Amino acid sequence: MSGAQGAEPKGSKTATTYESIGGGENRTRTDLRSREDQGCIQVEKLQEKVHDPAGKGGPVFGAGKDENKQDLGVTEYPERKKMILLAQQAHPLFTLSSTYKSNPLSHHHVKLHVGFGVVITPFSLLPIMPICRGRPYRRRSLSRCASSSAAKQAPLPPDPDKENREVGEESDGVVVAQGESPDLQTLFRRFWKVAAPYWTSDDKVQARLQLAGVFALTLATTGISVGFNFLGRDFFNALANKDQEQFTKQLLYYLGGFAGGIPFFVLRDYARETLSLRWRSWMTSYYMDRYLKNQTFYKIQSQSIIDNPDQRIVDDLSSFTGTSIAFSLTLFNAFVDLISFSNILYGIYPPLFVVLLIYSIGGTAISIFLGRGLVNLNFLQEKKEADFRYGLVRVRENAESIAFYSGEKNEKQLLLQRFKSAFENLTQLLIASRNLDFFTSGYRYLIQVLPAAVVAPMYFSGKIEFGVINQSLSAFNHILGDFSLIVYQFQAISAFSAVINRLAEFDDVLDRSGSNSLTDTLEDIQITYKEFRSSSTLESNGSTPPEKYGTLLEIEDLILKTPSESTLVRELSLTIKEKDNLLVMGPSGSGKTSLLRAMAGLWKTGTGKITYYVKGSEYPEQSICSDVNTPVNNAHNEANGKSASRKSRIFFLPQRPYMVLGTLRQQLLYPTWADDVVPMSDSSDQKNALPFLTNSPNSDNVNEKPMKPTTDELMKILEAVRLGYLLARFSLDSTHEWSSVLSLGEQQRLAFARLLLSKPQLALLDESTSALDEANEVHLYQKIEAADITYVSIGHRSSLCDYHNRILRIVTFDSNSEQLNWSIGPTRPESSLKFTNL
Ligand SMILES: Nc1ncnc2c1ncn2[C@@H]1O[C@H](COP(=O)(O)OP(=O)(O)OP(=O)(O)O)[C@@H](O)[C@H]1O
Repeated sequence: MSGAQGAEPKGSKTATTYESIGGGENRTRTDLRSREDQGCIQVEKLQEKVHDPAGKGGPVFGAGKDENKQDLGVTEYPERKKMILLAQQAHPLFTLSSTYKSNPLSHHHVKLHVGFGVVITPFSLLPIMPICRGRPYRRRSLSRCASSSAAKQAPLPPDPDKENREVGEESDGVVVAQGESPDLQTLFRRFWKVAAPYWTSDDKVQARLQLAGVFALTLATTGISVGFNFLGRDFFNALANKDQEQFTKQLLYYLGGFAGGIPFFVLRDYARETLSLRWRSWMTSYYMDRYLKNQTFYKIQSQSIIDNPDQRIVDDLSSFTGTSIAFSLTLFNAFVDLISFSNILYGIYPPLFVVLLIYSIGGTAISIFLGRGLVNLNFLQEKKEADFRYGLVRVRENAESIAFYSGEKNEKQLLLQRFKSAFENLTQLLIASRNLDFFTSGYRYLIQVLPAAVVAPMYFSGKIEFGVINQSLSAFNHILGDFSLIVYQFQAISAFSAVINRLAEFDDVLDRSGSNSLTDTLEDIQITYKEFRSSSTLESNGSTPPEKYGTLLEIEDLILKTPSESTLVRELSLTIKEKDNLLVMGPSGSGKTSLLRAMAGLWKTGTGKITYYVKGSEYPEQSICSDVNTPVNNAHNEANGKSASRKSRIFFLPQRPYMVLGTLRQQLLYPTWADDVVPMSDSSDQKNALPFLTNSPNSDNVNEKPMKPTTDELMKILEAVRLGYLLARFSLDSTHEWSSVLSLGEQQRLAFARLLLSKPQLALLDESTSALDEANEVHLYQKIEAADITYVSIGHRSSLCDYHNRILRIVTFDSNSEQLNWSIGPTRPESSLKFTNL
């Protein structure tokens, strides 16, 4: 996986960072795009210098992260400081964090390009300015801009239309430049894009009904509040007049009011929470569906397109749905309150109303000014917390390796560094909140005496009764609360804006993956599934004798490239027939696994055609790419189901066996019968289960996968792969952390058990016996051969030649050589001279 790549520039890791900033192959287009912004270009030029001070194009400035997301370290250059200065001029974001100031390029330089800034003017909340390449704006394709490595990996095809597009236009749902500052409108547009799908989904009737119920309850609670306002007036009047009879009556009314009114408040909150939970459940299912479709999760991870998608699905969705409903109700409440209590207040004393207006408008302006940095700080906080948590998860997942390396010290340092980054940001957040709180607390406390101070002269002159002072206080508080929404909720609004941006960003990526445009490559490797034809039909034209076996796989003129467009294999053509077991060999880093990735459809970069001939009459000719291109809808699901069923006839065993969370039985049944074994809910009550949280039965391939194995068969298969002894230690239904409990060799044997159970027609094995002794290796190959499974293996051991009849040798690609970098021939030693190309 990690070997040096011939065509790759030296120090490619650092080059990745460089490309991600400078634009790499995109530079020409990017510069054209940004020519108007000289500041940005200067920043880029400086970045170039910083990264390659010697101008040699070699490994240079170490800022950034390697493939393990570790910081590569920082080298000090004067240009760096100059660059930061320019960046600061370009955008206020860069002045916000002391992390940036102390070490801005060490691990956050990418944020200079993709971070979200905020411009808040006293009159408008103009949050969220995505900045790209050190200047305000430009949230282009997220795969190009938001990703550090994606920018390098996803070269842009020339797109003159896009170049000429007017600033402010929208493209592919991605927000394009909005002139100087994306404002409240942009935030609303993003909010709407994220929020809308649920309210038009299959669940819309329930959702709208529940929403109407929540609003009705809110209206009722406002009515009850108005009632209490009048009750309070009469109650205090009776008290002031020492009218005991009236007082007792009012007290009883009050108590009656509490008894009747309080349930409305409780029910309103319950209904609101229930609705937001339902909405969250739908969105979780919707986002997970798209995240796990078209291998989007793989693209996001392997190309570092966005940070922490898991956190966006868990935390951001929860906070988005909860806060959206709470804010809508607050706004609605404020509006109704405003109408109800304005009347009362105006009726008591009109100047009091004017005082209130001046007070609230002034307060709003000051709080917006004081809290202007909060949106961005909240955005960063979310990310930093998620990074820290992810670091801890990695320690848990790689516990053994870290323990072997005795890498605790290192890990602690890395984790502390991440925590420190979150801590520093949180410190700033606290300072900003504290400053805001100084003001808002004063603002809150002053209103306790302000209305009384205004109306007191009227009371002293006997124009109003004592109860009216209380009433005006209550009405003033209500209306001021409505007018002061921004003052009171500023911190929540800023946190919410950050959540909207994170989700909108994620949503764009998922949409782009759905339309297969995450990697904007012009050329694609086409994978097609065709119906398998037996050799007699295939070859019976009379001129040639029919061959015994039919074709299973055909690769034509395959030029395979990495996502960063380095060529790995040139013009590979080969055919695999039944019983034609192919061994792929070659030096480390030459592209063997990548060939399998292309065959699995994970990598599409390059050109050429890969055709699978799948047994079974129900396969119409169809390209897998057309499936992927179909938008997310039912037709798409159907198409996906079909392609999934075709794929189920081809089985990939990756280099590292993957152990699912669950029982030993689930390990064995994965992935062929995964939906049959994963319980959907811990609760036995399925009646109340939300429809979008239950897996719809996968009817598409139900007839095409083998019958689900019985417990007996599972036990036999364990014996067959020489894992029978596990049953003495674990029952089939015991749950463990299998990747820790089983040795690597045992996990590889378990992977073979899965393969034998699902009986595919073709198996692609990527060094899947590398951890096994030779005796076990022979045994497993004999088993799959006996099961009539044709296989293509990648491996380094020469002993593997014994179980394969042909060998494909790949050598590291050399761009200076005209020769093909592969050869194919029989594995038998006496025929080795017959290799076609070496
Ligand atoms: N996501 C990626 N983006 C860019 N280049 C990549 C990516 N993944 C792998 N490569 C590069 O592609 C080349 C081929 O990798 P591949 O994993 O196919 O090698 P391999 O022949 O299987 O090596 P090994 O025998 O060590 O497993 C390597 O140089 C690797 O660094």
